[in-house]
Amino acid sequence: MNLPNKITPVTCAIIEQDEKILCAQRSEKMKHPLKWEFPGGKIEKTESPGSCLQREIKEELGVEIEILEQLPTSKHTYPGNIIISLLPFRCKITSGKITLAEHKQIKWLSLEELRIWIGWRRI
Ligand SMILES: Nc1nc2c([nH]c(=O)n2[C@H]2C[C@H](O)[C@@H](COP(=O)(O)OP(=O)(O)OP(=O)(O)O)O2)c(=O)[nH]1
Repeated sequence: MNLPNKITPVTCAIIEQDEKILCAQRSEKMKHPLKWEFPGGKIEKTESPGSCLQREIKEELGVEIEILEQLPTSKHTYPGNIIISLLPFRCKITSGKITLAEHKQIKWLSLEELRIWIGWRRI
């Protein structure tokens, strides 16, 4: 009998500042080491997507954010049939100074740089 796969909902922040977007590189110690991502994390049972994202960004980057807009959700399947549903939100930093608690480094990229970097022409 095939059981339905569990889908793990994950939020991520598209943080905008001075027409650039924050991208973060996962550290060697994290799962998916050295991969680049938009910071965020798994939604816990007791929280909404927005409060999850504010918590994760405070934990990971040490700043407070305001959520501006939710963007379309996408699904991705990792080896081992792990399915994540990624919920991106446009955000801006409202207070604090970025201090990396988990990531190896961050880069602020313009949309043009992001397009070239990921080789994706549709954004
Ligand atoms: N944060 C984030 N996660 C992403 C992105 N793209 C993507 O496939 N993922 C995946 C990687 C992980 O499998 C999952 C997020 O897991 P995580 O390890 O960052 O979440 P978490 O902080 O809640 O972790 P933990 O409780 O398991 O330690 O979503 C992205 O752009 N940002």
